[in-house]
Amino acid sequence: MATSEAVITRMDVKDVRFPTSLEAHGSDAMHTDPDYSCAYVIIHTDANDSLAGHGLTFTIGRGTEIVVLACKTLSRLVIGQKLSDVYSDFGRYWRKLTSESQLRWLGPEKGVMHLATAAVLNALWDLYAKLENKPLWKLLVDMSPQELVSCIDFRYITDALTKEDALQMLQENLSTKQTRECELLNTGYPAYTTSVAWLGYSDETLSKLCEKALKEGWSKFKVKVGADLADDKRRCALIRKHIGWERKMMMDANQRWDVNEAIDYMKELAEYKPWWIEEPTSPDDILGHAAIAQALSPLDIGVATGEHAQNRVIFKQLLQAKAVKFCQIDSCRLGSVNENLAVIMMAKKFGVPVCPHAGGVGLCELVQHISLFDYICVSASLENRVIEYVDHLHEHFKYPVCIKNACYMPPQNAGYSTEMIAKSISDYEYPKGSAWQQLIMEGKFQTP
Ligand SMILES: C[C@H](O)[C@@H](O)CC(=O)C(=O)O
Ligand SMILES: [Mg+2]
Repeated sequence: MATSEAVITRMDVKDVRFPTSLEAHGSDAMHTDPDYSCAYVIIHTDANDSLAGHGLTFTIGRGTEIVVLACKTLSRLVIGQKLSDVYSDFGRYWRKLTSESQLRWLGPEKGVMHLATAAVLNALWDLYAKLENKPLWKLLVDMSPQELVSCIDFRYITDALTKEDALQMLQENLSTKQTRECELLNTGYPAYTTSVAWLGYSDETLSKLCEKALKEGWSKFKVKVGADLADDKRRCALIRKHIGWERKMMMDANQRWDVNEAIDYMKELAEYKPWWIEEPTSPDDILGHAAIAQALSPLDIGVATGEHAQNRVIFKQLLQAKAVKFCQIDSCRLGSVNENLAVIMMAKKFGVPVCPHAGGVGLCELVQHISLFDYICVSASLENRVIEYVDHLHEHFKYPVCIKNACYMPPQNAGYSTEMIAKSISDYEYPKGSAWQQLIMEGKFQTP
């Protein structure tokens, strides 16, 4: 694959926030007032082609400035790099970024540093796809199995997935991938919606949004639970009243419970027939998830988790311990495409469907590319597989997602779909953007 001889000359990092808390968009049992935000990275080179890589990592408001600083700290490993050195051995470069001898003390491969790693690498993948003039999913689909595995750092996962396993997996699907690509171009990748039932929505809003979603053709709905059992029962009953019993309902507790509490609580909610319970407890508690999965299996409720799983090692253990029935990768929590490739291949090996998390700004735009690649080259199945969709803030992206009949249609524009409209960045840059100045003046937010 041809890559540019250009050298990275500059990396801009911005703190971009949207006031979603004003209307309780994105609210759940633990994150009651999120302002969907991101650390936004733009990578420039010395090439005379006006191409720049745009990437982001998702945050929910306060603390974004810390992620921005972490991105800036990583820039010493980015500026001066020749693009061909990055892309010709992307796995090696990934390790350079994540294993820097002093910075790794701040992680390793977790928390703020890993969120920053995702923002930087998402920008580099965006630039890579733009240089090849392809949407990211197509860039991946057209790579050879060898090129793909060279993007992955297999350190810490070879007891579950070796390079040879990954190569074999990819090779097995080569002869049929064209058919699946055509299928996706025609029908898209199935999705579910979370937008109808954020925890802070009133019953009236919930009913209105359910009816709207039904008209749009949605058949799978996620509801936030975990703050109050009686309230959850009322809301779940209301949603079932609208969507009936044939359509699927998922529940998301966002880490609210202890292990036994999760089991007891879900026994109470079982009557509403949830397909899965998402993040029932701490994202670090692998054995706890396994215990919950075992206890809820007779009720036919699967455990889903991953949006806070900090790296491929946690996913490896969740899979090894049979702790998850649905594997929820995240384009910004993990170290970009490279680490997501490792996780989707591990999930394939353990026979667990990947259903990405996308509740946040830009996450739908990003993760659709990974799922399209997953189906075409790795899983070769759509059974029990859905991408999350949330109906917020797409208007700020240059190439927003396209949903038809409750499916993600494959993006056609070159890149990783992360580029925001320049005016949106300047208006919502925190706190100096005009939108924030206005909100502060109106007394809706305090001066930081
Ligand atoms: C704070 C976020 O909105 C979170 O609730 C998203 C989430 O858990 C999901 O989309 O799933
Ligand atoms: Mg969730």
